[in-house]
Amino acid sequence: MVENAIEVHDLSKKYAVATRGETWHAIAKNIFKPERTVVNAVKSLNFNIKPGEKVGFIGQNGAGKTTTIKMLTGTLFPSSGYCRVNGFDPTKRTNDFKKSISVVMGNRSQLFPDLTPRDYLKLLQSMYDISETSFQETVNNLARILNVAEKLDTQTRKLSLGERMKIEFLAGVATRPKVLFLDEPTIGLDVLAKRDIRKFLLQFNKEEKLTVFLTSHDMEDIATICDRLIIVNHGEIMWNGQKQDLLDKFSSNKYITFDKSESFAEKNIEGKIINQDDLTITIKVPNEEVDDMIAFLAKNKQGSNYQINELKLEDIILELFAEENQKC
Ligand SMILES: Nc1ncnc2c1ncn2[C@@H]1O[C@H](COP(=O)(O)OP(=O)(O)OP(=O)(O)O)[C@@H](O)[C@H]1O
Repeated sequence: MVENAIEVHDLSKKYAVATRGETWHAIAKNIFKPERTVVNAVKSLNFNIKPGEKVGFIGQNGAGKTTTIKMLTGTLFPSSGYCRVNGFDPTKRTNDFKKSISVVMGNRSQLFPDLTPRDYLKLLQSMYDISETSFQETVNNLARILNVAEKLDTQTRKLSLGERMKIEFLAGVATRPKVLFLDEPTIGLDVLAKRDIRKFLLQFNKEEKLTVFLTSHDMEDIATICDRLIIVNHGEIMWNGQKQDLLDKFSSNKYITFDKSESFAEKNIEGKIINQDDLTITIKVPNEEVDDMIAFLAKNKQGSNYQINELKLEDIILELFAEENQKC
């Protein structure tokens, strides 16, 4: 077995984007001599991921997540640096490399709409050269866990979004990849479908030591599935470590949310405000000051309906991004 399921060394990607002139003269000039600007989508990333790790790759829109996944799966060449996945160079796209990974993208289906899932899975079985009995057994088992056993013979175009995504997952793992790349896999799914998929992933990771590399804007996905987080901002790594370490780092504070009264005055809680609208406000307070703060606010008739909450992963990540954006 390889030491690292994924190795990334100084990986960078630049896109050259044609600029469109503002004036007719500039547009005409561009036809003959196009001007290009460079987008530094991924800037010198470095990280290793061990077999069996479940890693959340997080970032705001445009942070470089999909670009990184495309380089790791061999659909995009790096501008500089290199990566290895299961010991393979993804740019070579060898059959052994392709058999060792699976990719599930929430916004792009890999199924054929006119085929039934069972027919599509048969195709995969022959392409991957897997014995029919063991493959059928795996498929039936996975379909049962995902609650889609009765959908295997329905034409794919007639499936709901949630059913289709479950089949994408099933197809993704039935070929027994070593690394599963997931790009926004639960986008648009209802809570029950999300729950089934998360449970399924955790079970499969445990039984098969599957490495999971997940990008998602849904922090519940990240919180339930991943042990480790790599957070990127503008193509650079902002945090790389265990999820629990990040939670611990912020565990010395709590959020107090309350309805603002008419006499509410912001100067009483300056520097503590996390967000507010016309009616409610959330402030962040060290654990040991929570009781005193509520007593102070109540005594000075600043609000009502006080609620105390632990910081969730989503809150922490929002705060990290807010801090980073302030620096820019
Ligand atoms: N084919 C392309 N040509 C030019 N620029 C691109 C191309 N693909 C992506 N970009 C740019 O590269 C940057 C990173 O894009 P990428 O899609 O990797 O981000 P992302 O983190 O996946 O974003 P999102 O969360 O919105 O999907 C963005 O500024 C984007 O506009």
